[in-house]
Amino acid sequence: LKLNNRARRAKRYLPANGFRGIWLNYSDSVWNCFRAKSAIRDACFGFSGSLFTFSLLGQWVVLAMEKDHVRELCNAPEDVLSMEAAAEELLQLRHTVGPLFSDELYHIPVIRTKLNLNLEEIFPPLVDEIHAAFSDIINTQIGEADWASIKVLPTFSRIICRATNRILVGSHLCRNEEYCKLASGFTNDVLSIGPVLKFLVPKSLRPLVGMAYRSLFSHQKRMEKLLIPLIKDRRRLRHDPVSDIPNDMLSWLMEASPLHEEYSTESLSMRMLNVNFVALHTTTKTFTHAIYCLASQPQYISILREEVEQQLDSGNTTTWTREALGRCVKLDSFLKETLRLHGLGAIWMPRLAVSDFSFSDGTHIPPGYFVATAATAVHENDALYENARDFNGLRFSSMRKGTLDRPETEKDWQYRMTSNSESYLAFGGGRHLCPGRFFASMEMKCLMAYLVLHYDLKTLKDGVRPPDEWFGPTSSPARNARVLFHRRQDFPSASMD
Ligand code: HEM
Repeated sequence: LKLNNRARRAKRYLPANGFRGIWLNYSDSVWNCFRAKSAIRDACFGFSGSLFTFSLLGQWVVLAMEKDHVRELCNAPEDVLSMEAAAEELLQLRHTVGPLFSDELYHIPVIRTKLNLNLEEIFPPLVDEIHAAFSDIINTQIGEADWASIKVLPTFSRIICRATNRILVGSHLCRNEEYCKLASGFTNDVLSIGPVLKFLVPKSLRPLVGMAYRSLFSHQKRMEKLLIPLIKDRRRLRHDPVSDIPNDMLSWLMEASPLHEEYSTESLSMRMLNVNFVALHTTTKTFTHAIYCLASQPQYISILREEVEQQLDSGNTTTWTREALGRCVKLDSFLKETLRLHGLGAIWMPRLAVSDFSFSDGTHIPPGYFVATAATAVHENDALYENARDFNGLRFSSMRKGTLDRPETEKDWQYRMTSNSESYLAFGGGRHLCPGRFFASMEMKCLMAYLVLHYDLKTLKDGVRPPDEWFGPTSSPARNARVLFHRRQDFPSASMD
């Protein structure tokens, strides 16, 4: 009945995709889970870009794809269209991780300021860790084989966890197996239990089930135990004027505490879980997609390799610089195109209306409604991109042509991976625009540069890309797919490891 009432309310305001009537509507909302991407795209074009309601497992979402609607959604104040309330409702974080997870958000300004201001300084340790991780994780799998078949997602999940955490907690902990399992497993645990709690457990029982879940997995306690020695050491160093405090996320988080106060170890460990939560699965999924694109279209390997060889010393990663990597515009373009066609899902930037909101065309959104962008429909819109559904790894670098001598021009910024607009939503937009995108872009470009210099790749069936997997409106690169890796024998440092 609740669903039918909502359907009626939605119908009154906006066009709705699918059937009317309670049972047909419910079956439609279940059916939409199995074909969310195409159903949303069809609806977007069917309603000619106007706002419409879409139902998914009994949940009504108002979807936007037209530029003005997307901009207004992005810029709506948090106390009207709330990202935090939407995340809380969809993932049930208060129950699964505890209130501290979402209540204290001081890691966001730390990412915006400290991480972004230190990109130059953290570049050498990042490259160093990528080099070590490839050697430990990829080369050991290849061994003496000519071509070795490697499961991409779990392998790069380990590499990216290590590389990212080198910058979060330093070289000792980022190589600790227990720490890495916790940091990368945490996101999967939270993302899989949230919807179970939301859809299968009655509201009154959620606190109880959440408590049982928390004590079973005890993510925060385990993180705290691993971080305590480091935190104690950093506290000691803070009071020692002659010693160097490591330049990493843990130190920045500790420095962010108010004057004369210190965040508790519980608070710091929760922040570290949160940073891993936002950083790891997004980068891992994107990079795995990029590998599938590269291995299935190997013509790009030589194009990217040639560019990287021109800009970076292929034999010695210690000479690499962030500035030289920035000149690899084809690399940037290839990754940006990957994000355009293989993002995190069909519906992005969900917001929960916590008070009345009106779009400038007069469409009224009452409290309790979810509003989001139909991101894949935007990214696959032929009106915005030529042959929008085709992968063109050099799409954006060719748009940057002519601006490379004057890299600060607006045109040059516009086509970089880290730029955003109403037609490119990979990193969100407005007040919640991803603050970690500069780091993510730098990390993925380093990984890709290292990869094309040291290895050849191909898919098991020539030219066939492992298909994306869809779970309702969210997507993932094929989780069990393998790609063939070959170490380039003519390349000295690949065989030296
Ligand atoms: C390829 C990698 C990444 C992708 C595709 C990505 C995507 C996004 C998107 C779409 C949002 C906006 C969500 C919304 O508006 O609802 C977001 C927010 C955020 N991202 Fe990323 N992200 C990536 C990597 C990272 C990394 C590496 C970090 C941290 C180092 C990070 C930190 C954050 C944070 C803290 C927010 C929330 C910002 C806020 O609420 O103001 N992200 N990200």
